[in-house]
Amino acid sequence: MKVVETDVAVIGAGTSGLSAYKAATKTGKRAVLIEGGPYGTTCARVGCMPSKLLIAAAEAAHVAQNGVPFGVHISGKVRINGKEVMDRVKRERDRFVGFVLDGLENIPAQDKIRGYARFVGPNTLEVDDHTRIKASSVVIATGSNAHIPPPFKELGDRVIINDDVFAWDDLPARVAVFGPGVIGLEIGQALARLGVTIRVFGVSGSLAGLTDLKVRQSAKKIFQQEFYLDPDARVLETKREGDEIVIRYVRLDNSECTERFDYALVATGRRANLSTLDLAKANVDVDDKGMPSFDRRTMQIDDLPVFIAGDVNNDVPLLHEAADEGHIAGLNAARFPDVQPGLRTTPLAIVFTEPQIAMVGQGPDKLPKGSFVTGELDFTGQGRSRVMLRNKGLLHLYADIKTRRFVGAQMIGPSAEHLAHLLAWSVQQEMTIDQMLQMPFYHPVIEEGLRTALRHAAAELTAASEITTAVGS
Ligand SMILES: Cc1cc2nc3c(=O)[nH]c(=O)nc-3n(C[C@H](O)[C@H](O)[C@H](O)COP(=O)(O)OP(=O)(O)OC[C@H]3O[C@@H](n4cnc5c(N)ncnc54)[C@H](O)[C@@H]3O)c2cc1C
Ligand SMILES: NC(=O)c1ccc[n+]([C@@H]2O[C@H](COP(=O)([O-])OP(=O)(O)OC[C@H]3O[C@@H](n4cnc5c(N)ncnc54)[C@H](O)[C@@H]3O)[C@@H](O)[C@H]2O)c1
Repeated sequence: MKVVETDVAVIGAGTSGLSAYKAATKTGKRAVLIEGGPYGTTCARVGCMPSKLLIAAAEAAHVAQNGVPFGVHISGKVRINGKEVMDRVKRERDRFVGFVLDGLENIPAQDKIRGYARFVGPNTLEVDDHTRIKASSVVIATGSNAHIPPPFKELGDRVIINDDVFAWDDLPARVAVFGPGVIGLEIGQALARLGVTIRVFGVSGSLAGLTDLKVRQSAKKIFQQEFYLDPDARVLETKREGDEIVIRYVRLDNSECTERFDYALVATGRRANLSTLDLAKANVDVDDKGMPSFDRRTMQIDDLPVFIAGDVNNDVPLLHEAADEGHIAGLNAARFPDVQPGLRTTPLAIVFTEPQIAMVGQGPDKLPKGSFVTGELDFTGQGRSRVMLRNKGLLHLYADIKTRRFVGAQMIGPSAEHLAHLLAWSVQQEMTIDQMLQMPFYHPVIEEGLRTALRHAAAELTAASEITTAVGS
């Protein structure tokens, strides 16, 4: 067996691992990057990029089919060519993957080790059966995989995950989507707009991770106008018949029905890739879910020379967080035991549905009860949104009563990706609602709706402080 000695070993060449490798080698230390699966990262191969490409095609179809209210008519039927749709998705996806592969070319060959790593001792890894690595410290950046709950496994190869969608050569006719989380909603709505019959089934009412119940209700109503969505579904039976999946379920109107689908897309959450790493050999303790405890500012596991970054730590499984965490973990692994906290940015999550959903800072479930007020905007009457016929959705802003600081927001609405950035930057700048209201607002723009919500929050803050003063006197 080949033996390699290094300062830092990074397991996983995804976004987080690449970022960790780069940060570690920049300090002048030696690092190796171990990858067992295909190079190219989850984001570029089967995640962020192909999903957004599919959504872009869906948007084009939607716009083409919805010009009539503007007086824009298309003679004849809008025809969606599934083969061409999937061809562009895969071609463009391959282009993005190509950029990652180009970047890997710049990494010296001796630093890249192919195969699956596992711990065989506190500072020792084995990669498949060919290489033993002795490393002063290790970064675990092994990502996550789609979890398929046991009942679905019995349905065989017609049960699919996101990876399979992006391998299609053509669009199918009917897809049942299990899980109205981020993946289920993004892909589900895109398929619906591309002419695929879809049904989306969820459990316990959860929708896209929204914890503000009024915003969640608004999102549910909006999506239900476009495709079948039951976030609290009663699925009575799922079985395989030939090449079809047969689902018996109770519809929203309480009637029972049986429908046949080409595929069941399971998007019910993801699990960390940790189980094959043999963490005990590295003295890493895990909880009953198999997860180690770590410090999210340093990415260090306990006081060990082991760091954990990206989706694998199950903290905030998003691309920009994976990159930041990898950077922090790589730096700290290189300078171990001199471990220092890195910068963690304000929480920001965007779901690329239409309308988009966004969550910024703290949600109402995380804020102490009675400590905050909510500023609201209903997009129905918002000027610019109405001009564009995109006037659907609800924005909630949360502000701390004592400090008048803006602390978070949840929303579904037009161009929420842009509003969410302004809001995340405002939280990170620790701005008060009053300071935000002193910023310029152009006319006519969607951001004017944000100003309406801010004014509402300011009035609510004043009312809340008057109540506090009255109670106190
Ligand atoms: C459909 C979908 C859409 C998404 N859209 C977005 C989006 O729009 N915006 C956003 O911010 N995020 C999005 N995400 C999430 C984003 O893709 C992830 O947060 C990000 O890719 C995580 O990067 P990572 O480096 O942690 O993991 P990965 O990129 O998965 O890298 C982990 C690597 O480790 C390797 N590996 C695993 N075990 C071992 C081992 N034992 N030895 C060696 N190698 C190993 C794997 O092969 C893999 O290459 C999406 C995800 C999905 C699935
Ligand atoms: N736009 C983005 O940033 C983006 C896009 C896609 C994915 N992602 C990342 O990927 C992660 C994983 O996404 P995901 O959608 O797989 O997970 P998720 O946790 O967002 O959603 C899973 C959903 O499945 C539901 N569910 C669980 N068991 C079920 C069952 N048996 N039947 C029906 N529904 C069930 C849950 O209640 C939840 O609503 C996200 O949390 C996100 O961090 C981000």
